[in-house]
Amino acid sequence: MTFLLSGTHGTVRAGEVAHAFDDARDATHAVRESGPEGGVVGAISFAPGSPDALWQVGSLARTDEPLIGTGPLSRRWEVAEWVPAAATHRSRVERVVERIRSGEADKVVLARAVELVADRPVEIDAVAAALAGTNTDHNAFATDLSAAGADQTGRWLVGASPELLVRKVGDRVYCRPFAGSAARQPDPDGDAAAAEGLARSVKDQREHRFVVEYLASVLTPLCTRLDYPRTPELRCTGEIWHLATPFVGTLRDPSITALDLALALHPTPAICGTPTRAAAAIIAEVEEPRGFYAGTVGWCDAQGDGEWMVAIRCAELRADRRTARAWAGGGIVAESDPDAEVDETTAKFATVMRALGGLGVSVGG
Ligand SMILES: C=C(O[C@@H]1C=C(C(=O)O)C=C[C@H]1O)C(=O)O
Repeated sequence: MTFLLSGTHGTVRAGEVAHAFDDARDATHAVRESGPEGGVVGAISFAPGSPDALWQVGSLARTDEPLIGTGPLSRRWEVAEWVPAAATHRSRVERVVERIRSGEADKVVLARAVELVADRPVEIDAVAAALAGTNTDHNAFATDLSAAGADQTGRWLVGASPELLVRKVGDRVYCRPFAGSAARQPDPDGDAAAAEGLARSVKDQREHRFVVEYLASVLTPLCTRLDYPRTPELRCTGEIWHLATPFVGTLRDPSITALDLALALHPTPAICGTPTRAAAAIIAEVEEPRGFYAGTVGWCDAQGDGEWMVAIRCAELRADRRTARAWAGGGIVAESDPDAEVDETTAKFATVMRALGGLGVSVGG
């Protein structure tokens, strides 16, 4: 296996690899040349300068059913290192709030990571099955990062992203950006109150609006018709409530491919910020390199149809299959509270940790 993506629209698995691309721009030309059953699959990194990991494949196996999956892996994971510790993340958020208030940007998404070590190695297929089986939408992806260069040999990006960057079917384009989050609560009343609070939160609505305005500005010139609701809807994973806006458009030029659309849209303010350039510069200055986290993972067939998910709720698994780095982030705006932002990352780590089998220590770090 090189690539697997499962979700509500079914499961896609890639067959035999023909070529590897470490630059997504080169892979755009390969889409049409991959044979009638083939296509391009893989991961596009967060930052424009860092290598991508795309594969031209001779066949794509598609089913309408998501991967049902299994329960969590029976592994115990220990934290080797927080990158950075919660206190450092908190002070980064504090400093970025000040920079936003002084006008440097409107929104910046800040993330942190955790280095994990398992008691025994894991198998990629088993990780994908555990990811798919531990969330209600059966979201899961697993993609081989070896195409990104020698230092990535044997590494995989695995995750369970609930956020669709773009899906293209014929002349239709669909996006469903997320932004604005609240942790789920164990008791039903508390959980309903968390959802209601999120829907009414002025701060989260503002955070969300930056993403909607960005998506609309990229998609409008590409579409003859574009529909999306004025008010975001609530969507949830097992851990988090989100504000989401579903977009449906009719493409002016249906020959544009799903990969072209993913490249046109990435990075959105859901994982980077607003304005894009200013936010990306702040992220590059204050964070450790993200690699493939907050990039995009997906597939595009020879007809140009395909689906790309935002690479969040994910981890990079090393060649030893025992060490991994997981990431979680959140959008920062002028009204953000640093403590709440640290808690939001902690809640987001839980998606991947639950599937991997859980931590031997608390995830809060
Ligand atoms: C950045 C992440 O999530 C993104 C940020 C969100 C937010 O700021 O509310 C919500 C969903 C995602 O678009 C992540 O999960 O790491």
